[in-house]
Amino acid sequence: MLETDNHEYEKAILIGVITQSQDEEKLNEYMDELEFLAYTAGATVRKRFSQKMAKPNPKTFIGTGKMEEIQAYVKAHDIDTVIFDDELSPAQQRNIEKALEAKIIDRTYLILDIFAQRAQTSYARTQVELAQYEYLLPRLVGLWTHLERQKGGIGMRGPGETEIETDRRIVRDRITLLKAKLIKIDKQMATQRGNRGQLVRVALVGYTNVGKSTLMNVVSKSDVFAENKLFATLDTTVRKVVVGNLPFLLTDTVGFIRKLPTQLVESFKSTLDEVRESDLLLHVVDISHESFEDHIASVNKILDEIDAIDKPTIMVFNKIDKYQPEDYDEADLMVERTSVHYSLEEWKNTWMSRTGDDVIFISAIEKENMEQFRKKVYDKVREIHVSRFPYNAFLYPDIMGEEE
Ligand SMILES: Nc1nc2c(ncn2[C@@H]2O[C@H](COP(=O)(O)OP(=O)(O)OP(=O)(O)O)[C@@H](O)[C@H]2O)c(=O)[nH]1
Ligand SMILES: [Mg+2]
Repeated sequence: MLETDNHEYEKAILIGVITQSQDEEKLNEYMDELEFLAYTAGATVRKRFSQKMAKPNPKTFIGTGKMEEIQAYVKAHDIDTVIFDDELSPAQQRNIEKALEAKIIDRTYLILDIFAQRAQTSYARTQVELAQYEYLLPRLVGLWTHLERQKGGIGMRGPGETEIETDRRIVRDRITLLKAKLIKIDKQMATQRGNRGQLVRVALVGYTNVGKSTLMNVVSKSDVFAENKLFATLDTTVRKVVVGNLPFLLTDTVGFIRKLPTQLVESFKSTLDEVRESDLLLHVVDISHESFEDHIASVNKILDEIDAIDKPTIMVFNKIDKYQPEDYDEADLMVERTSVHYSLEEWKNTWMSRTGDDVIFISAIEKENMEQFRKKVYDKVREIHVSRFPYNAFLYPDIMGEEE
């Protein structure tokens, strides 16, 4: 499914569970996404394992039988990395590592790792480092208890404890330092944002890989990095765009993903300030993705967490060139017609009745419906502008000459 290039990929396997709240179909979707994450991080997935269970085993997450099966596979195929779709407790992680003798990673760690690889600016790097240390802190106990046992246990308790404390203190100091550094950069960024004057601010938001940067490039004729991997964008890019005679600022932002580690949301708060402080959101959706409605829900959840859910929003359904409804045969009485059979027209009607007029269907790549898109954005930006400067500002906009 995914193209691979020449560099060395780690050999990985994926593990997920089927539970009451997560049926096999859901799990498959999550695993597809996890595989994409693994590929983005630099691993190739050799096999997927799943287990049906009511409740995860507190010690090893999966059951004993399944563990043996995986153990055999890992040995036989020389697997480097075992990736769990769910977050593991520090103790589970340690126990599984012992049993499988491979690197054990959960979804959170994987996402953190991708962010670390992709962070370009010192600002993004600081944010990621902070998130990584916060992930590490509660796990330090485990690390040392493990070592303690290796050393023989009895008598080691005192020094062991001291070492944990020393280690924790170092990490805590580092966290304090990074936070202070971020506060300083935040202040600079807030000033920069303040200097942007009266221009209406529009932010592209959405799930990762939906085409935000591609759209940004089309609209602003800029050259923002876009590619078919997750989290291509980590830093926000702001461009001044003129549609009609109306200038506004357009921001490209980091993509969201379900189960986004809370540490990341926390430390990327200031990147997300761009979203929080914007006047209008363009919520970009990849309509060709089978789980696009889940994606919308995940994005809305995060928007809610950062208090940006009530902003004026245009829903931008992208990749219509790639959208394929499932075939529906009216003569087949066994198959019920559901939303997987919807035509684009039906989706348009569905969303318009759900959220009103502010819905648009486009293809950023094929440049389909871009005129309507521009018109929609123009109308909305103008509306915001007029409500803010009811009189001359719009008719005699001195902002026209203003430069970034
Ligand atoms: N078929 C099709 N592909 C598209 C379209 N728009 C973008 N893509 C592709 O989708 C992939 C992701 O595009 P990006 O613009 O990087 O997506 P993004 O939302 O910025 O992703 P992140 O920065 O990772 O959150 C790229 O391979 C694009 O070429 C479209 O309209 N149709
Ligand atoms: Mg992007």
